[in-house]
Order: sequence, then structure tokens, then C-alpha cells
Amino acid sequence: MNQSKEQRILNFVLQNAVRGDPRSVMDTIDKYCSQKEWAMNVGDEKGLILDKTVEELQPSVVLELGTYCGYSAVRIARLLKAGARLLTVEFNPEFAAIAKQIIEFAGVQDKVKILEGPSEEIIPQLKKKYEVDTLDFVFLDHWKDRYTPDTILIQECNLLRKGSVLLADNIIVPGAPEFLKYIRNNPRFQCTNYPSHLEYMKVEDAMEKAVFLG
Ligand SMILES: Cc1cc(C(=O)N2CCN(C)CC2)sc1-c1cc(O)c2nc[nH]c(=O)c2c1
Ligand SMILES: [Mg+2]
Repeated sequence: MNQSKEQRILNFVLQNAVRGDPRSVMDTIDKYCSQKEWAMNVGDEKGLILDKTVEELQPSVVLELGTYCGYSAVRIARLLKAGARLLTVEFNPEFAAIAKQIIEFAGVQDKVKILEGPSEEIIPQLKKKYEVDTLDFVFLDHWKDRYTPDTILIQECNLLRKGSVLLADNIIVPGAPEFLKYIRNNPRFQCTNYPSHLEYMKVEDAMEKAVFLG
């Protein structure tokens, strides 16, 4: 049975990265995906925008929608203070299995919990099943058509507090025009756009940051 691209990425990490070193895991994935096979990791350019958002916020509870191979989970978790935690939601069981191994190889598994299933089912479980009070930071990187309904659902579940930050990937490519319209016209959010490029490509992309005003 021939391997998936995600399995090839995992094998490349296991054979080339330094165990317990998140930066080497990130760099190894970026090397593979820029030189061998493109993949939808947030990458190093947009990853820097993600880093700065996390460093500025110092969040205690982070929700990531869209784990994929775990690249951004490693990227976020490496910056979290002691006791802070990342809950990352992945719908695809193959991706979740790969991500688990990459997160463990990087040594950040104590800060990360992978929640397997559809975001619309998991978000309503966060308070009771996963003991979340409110979310300090949400990284939207799963599927553009879910950005708006999941942002509405997160508000309905009373998961945001004054100052909670949302950061959405792929605002231009594949593009989330309906989400942009929703969030920029919503008086309860203060939005900022961060122009960048599609991971591993010269194609323009952007991230959108939205601060919840309460
Ligand atoms: C799958 C895909 C293809 C893209 C593209 O334009 N391509 C042209 C150029 N070739 C080379 C690569 C592919 S962009 C993209 C993508 C990128 C993300 O960051 C994503 N993040 C979360 N969820 C997604 O579904 C997601 C999709
Ligand atoms: Mg993305």
C-alpha cells in the first residue's frame, strides 16, 4: 500500500530532525515541503505572524482548528508558558495520527491535546468535557467554509472573553471572503489584516486577526 504525503513528511522528520527540538522539527518540515512536496503547513513566513501573536498574548488556553501534520501545533506549543495548553481539532484520523507522532517527536506533547472529530461537534464539548472556561487564542486553519459558522458557534458557547484573539489563515488562498465580510462588519471584533504569502510559494496570501471586544 503506497504511503501518503503526510506519512512521507513524518518519516522525513523522524530521520532528519532532532528529537525534543521543536525548531528542528519545524525547519525539517519546511525543508521537505519547499524542496520535495508542497503541503498545507502554515509555513515559516505566516508562521512568524503566528509566533508574534502568541508571544504578545501569552495565552493560557489555545484552540487550534485544523491540526493537519501538527506543524502549527508544535509552533504554538513551543511558545506556551508552563501550565498553558493547546487543544487542536482534526477531522481526518490519518492526519491526527501523523500529528500525534510529530508533536511527540518535538517533545511538546505535555502541552498539546489532539481532539479528533468535526469542529462543530467538539466546540460545544470544550467547557464540560475539556474543562475550558474561556479561550485566550483561537487559530482558524481548518476549512474556509467553517470559519464563520465555527466563530459563531464559539460565541454561542460563551467561549470568548474581552481580549480573546482569533487568527485566521488563508484569507486570500484558498480564500475566506464570507468570513472576512462577517468578522469585519461585526462590531464586537477589532480586525487587523497581515499580508503574507502562501506557504512555500510566491503566491499572495494573508492572515486576519480579530480581537473580541466583549
Ligand atoms: C490545498 C491548498 C492548495 C493551495 C494552492 O493554491 N496551491 C497552488 C500551488 N500548489 C503548488 C500548491 C497548492 S492552497 C491550499 C491550502 C492551504 C492552506 O494553508 C490550508 N490551510 C487549512 N486548510 C486548507 O484546506 C488549506 C488549503
Ligand atoms: Mg492554512
